[in-house]
Amino acid sequence: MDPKSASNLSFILNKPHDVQFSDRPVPSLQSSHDVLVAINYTGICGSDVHYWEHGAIGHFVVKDPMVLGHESAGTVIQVGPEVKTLKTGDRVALEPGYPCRRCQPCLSGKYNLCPEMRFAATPPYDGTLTGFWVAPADFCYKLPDNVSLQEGALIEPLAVAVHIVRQAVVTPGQSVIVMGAGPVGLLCAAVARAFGASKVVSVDIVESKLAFAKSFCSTHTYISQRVPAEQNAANIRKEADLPEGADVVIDASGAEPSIQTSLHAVRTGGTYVQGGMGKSDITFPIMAMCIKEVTAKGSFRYGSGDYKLAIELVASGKVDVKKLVSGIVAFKEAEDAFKKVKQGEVIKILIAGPNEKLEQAGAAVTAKA
Ligand SMILES: NC(=O)c1ccc[n+]([C@@H]2O[C@H](COP(=O)([O-])OP(=O)(O)OC[C@H]3O[C@@H](n4cnc5c(N)ncnc54)[C@H](O)[C@@H]3O)[C@@H](O)[C@H]2O)c1
Ligand SMILES: OC[C@H](O)C(O)[C@@H](O)CO
Repeated sequence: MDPKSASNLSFILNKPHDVQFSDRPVPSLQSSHDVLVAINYTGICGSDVHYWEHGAIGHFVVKDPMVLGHESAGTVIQVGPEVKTLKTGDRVALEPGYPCRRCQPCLSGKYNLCPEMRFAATPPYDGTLTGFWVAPADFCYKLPDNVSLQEGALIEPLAVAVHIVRQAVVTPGQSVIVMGAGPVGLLCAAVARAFGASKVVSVDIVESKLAFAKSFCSTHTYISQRVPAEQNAANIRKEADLPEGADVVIDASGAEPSIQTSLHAVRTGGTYVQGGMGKSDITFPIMAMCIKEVTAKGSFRYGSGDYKLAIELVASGKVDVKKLVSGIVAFKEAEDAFKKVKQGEVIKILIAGPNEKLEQAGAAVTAKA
């Protein structure tokens, strides 16, 4: 494909609920280590929907029009002169955040914590719902032949889950409770199974999500009740036959009642990981954490090795991300796709790139939320 003659249609958020399609100039390589990628598929993340609805997440505020999207896979169409790892035609999963590589977190190996991070579709940086994307070659991961470009677009949320489960240090034989059965919670449950957890309990407030979790990977499910957190946790422990509590509890909901329940559901000496990002401040059961000597950790995006492992989990068949895809739509249907995610009708919807010839556009919704 010749990028000079191709359209670089982009899906742009002007302000809440005000989007437009606009043909932007095809970007040029910024460094000799960059590649130009034609975007094939992009998944919609809850954060994209949040910007579309509210124009802000915390202190990240959309002030100027911003291209949405950051869960993408594409095809390399141009490589910089110093790129040694990729060639034209390679299919890649895009890691969408570019750190400075010079600060203390970067140099200590925790580049996801770089204060200068330029993350796609996080203001002021544009996202990947566009025709062409320029990225450093080392943040583009070549897909093995048996991993499709659609699966490639699911590597980003899978890498989020890999990072969370690594933070939890899940080991074979352990019990893991995952609060929330949206895409991130489902993928955490699947990664925990792949890491050898023998019992994985998914908890949600929506019955259909738990039915899907059971068919996807979870050994047990529990529908969270509107009761005090301690009672809710006692019920989960009873239902899942975990009288002492779980070795690991992961919150992938961001919901205050779920976080409170988690601290009562984890065993003495167990580990709790905060993956969900909801309200900034909540009431937290700090006494339960203290007297049980719970190891509590946060988890933010992904870092060294997470994309690589996510791709290996898909390539080896250990995590079947295809099952999460509810449908694939043409680029021009992007706004409709956002509405479907907002209405909770789908688990993961993919938007084809603007230059993608799509037989499956408007494909029937298969995975229902
Ligand atoms: N840490 C990170 O780097 C990172 C990256 C991506 C997403 N996230 C966050 O992870 C969370 C999950 O993402 P997602 O895309 O799966 O979102 P989602 O909204 O699809 O899933 C959240 C799930 O939590 C469930 N839920 C709500 N209240 C609950 C409760 N009281 N108990 C149990 N379950 C409850 C919802 O029904 C839903 O199924 C979000 O908060 C998102 O912002 C964090
Ligand atoms: O998967 C990555 C997340 O969606 C982002 O961190 C987002 O929440 C804020 O930029």
